[in-house]
Amino acid sequence: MSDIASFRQAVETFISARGWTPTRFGRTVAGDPLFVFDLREGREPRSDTRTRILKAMQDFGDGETQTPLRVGVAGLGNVGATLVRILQKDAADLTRKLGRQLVVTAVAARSRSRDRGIDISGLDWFDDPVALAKSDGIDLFVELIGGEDGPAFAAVKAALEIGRPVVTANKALLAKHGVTLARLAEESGAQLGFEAAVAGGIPVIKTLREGLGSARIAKVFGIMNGTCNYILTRMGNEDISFADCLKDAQALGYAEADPTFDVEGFDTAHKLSILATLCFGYEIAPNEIRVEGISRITQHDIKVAAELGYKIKLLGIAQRTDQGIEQRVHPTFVPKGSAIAGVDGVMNAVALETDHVHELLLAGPGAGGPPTASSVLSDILDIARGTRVPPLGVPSHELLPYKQAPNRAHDGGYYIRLNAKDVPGALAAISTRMGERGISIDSVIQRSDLGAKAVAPDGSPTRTVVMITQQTLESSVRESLAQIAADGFIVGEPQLIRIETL
Ligand SMILES: NC(=O)c1ccc[n+]([C@@H]2O[C@H](COP(=O)([O-])OP(=O)(O)OC[C@H]3O[C@@H](n4cnc5c(N)ncnc54)[C@H](O)[C@@H]3O)[C@@H](O)[C@H]2O)c1
Ligand SMILES: N[C@@H](CCO)C(=O)O
Repeated sequence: MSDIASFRQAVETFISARGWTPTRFGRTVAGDPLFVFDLREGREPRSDTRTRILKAMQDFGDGETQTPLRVGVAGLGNVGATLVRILQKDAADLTRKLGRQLVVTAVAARSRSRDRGIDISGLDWFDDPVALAKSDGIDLFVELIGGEDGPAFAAVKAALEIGRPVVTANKALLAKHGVTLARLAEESGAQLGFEAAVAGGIPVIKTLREGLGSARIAKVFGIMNGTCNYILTRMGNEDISFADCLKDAQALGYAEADPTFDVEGFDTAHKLSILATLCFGYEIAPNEIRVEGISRITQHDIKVAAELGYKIKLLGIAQRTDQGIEQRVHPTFVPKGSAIAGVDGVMNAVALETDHVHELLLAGPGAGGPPTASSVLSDILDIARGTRVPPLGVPSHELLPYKQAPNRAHDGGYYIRLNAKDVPGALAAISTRMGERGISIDSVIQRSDLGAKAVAPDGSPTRTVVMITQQTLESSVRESLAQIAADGFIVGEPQLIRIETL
């Protein structure tokens, strides 16, 4: 019997053994997407598709008990070790939910002997994650190594190329290679899940791809980095330095291997670029984002913000405009009473503005082993159930070439903190320069407890001055500050933070 004839016979036997009804010849209503194809003459699936279908039928077993789904995990750090622990601990519950066992059968990590609080003694060991990704001993590959290139990219690519489903939590990888990987997955028929890559435990990817699959989204914004939100919250509540907060965030497993990605805003930019693609259907463009992090925020900024009725949050904002997509990441003064201001600690929040649902706010833990592993697991469950969606919400060939909108001038209030020379007339001169650019000052705070005093090059003492402007253009503020610096009335770089009403 020819290849195709024996394939056709195997599928027909499989279908009729289950009492499924073909809607027309060769097409079933089994509900299993693998069987939604046409077997008419001349429409036969390619041989690699046939191989995958035969394998899926084999896995399906007798319809009552399926063969286990064998999971290979690369990277046993904070998230990877937590995932293995949950998969081992909750095995019975997961099997009941799925009707199929999920078993970790193989791992790739750097050190075999390191104590991670999990038992990996019975698992296949791989030094090389690419070899694990391609191994015949697994059905699904989970990448939890991190990094935009290197072994993470090589292993994910290798798995997708052979049609093996992949789950990853790696936003840096997706921001850089997401379109390539989605295309590879679509070509080979493999699923690619990355729920954990954005906002930790919040199911925002699933919400955008499925729940809001038909919605037209105008704007997405939010707090997308747990480490930064944790640092800003603790600095606001306690007398603790930026460096100590960061150390604690690292110890709690929130921060990236290189925490610069967190505190300088790049991690938020990676996540924002992924969300923007899912929201607006353009190719991923992490390099088109204006990014400013929180490393220059002082405890004094946070305290003054509180006195004035604000909190400081690192926001990622992307919106559709007539000229393309605008994306930015920066610290922002948000009113204390706003929903986003109530999102504290490691919590994240993603706000969506849509056509029919209008406004939606998703909030939850944005980092840490258990919430992140929970999102990884939800992707694994989807794959085990055969759920199929284009990784980026629309087929990758339908993505529009990215079109960058010019950053619109923010037309709102500003917080300005500067070290002004403590000499007669300095403040008046500063106000005059601002007035020349049409900037109205709402309030001025000069207090001795606001920041370390610097000494001007000419030996004059300085004092910290905080100004809140009324609605104005950022360009006007920047021009006047440059002029004030040139006049010699300030020392060092002024701090400038947008105030958004949201
Ligand atoms: N920690 C979080 O809260 C969180 C949340 C969401 C997403 N993520 C993402 O999940 C991924 C993992 O994060 P993490 O916090 O577990 O990081 P981690 O640094 O704790 O773990 C990564 C592990 O990969 C291992 N590794 C490095 N090179 C390897 C190689 N060639 N082969 C096998 N293993 C290798 C490292 O030794 C380390 O143990 C990253 O992409 C991260 O951005 C993390
Ligand atoms: N370092 C990231 C992990 C979650 O993506 C954060 O702090 O949000």
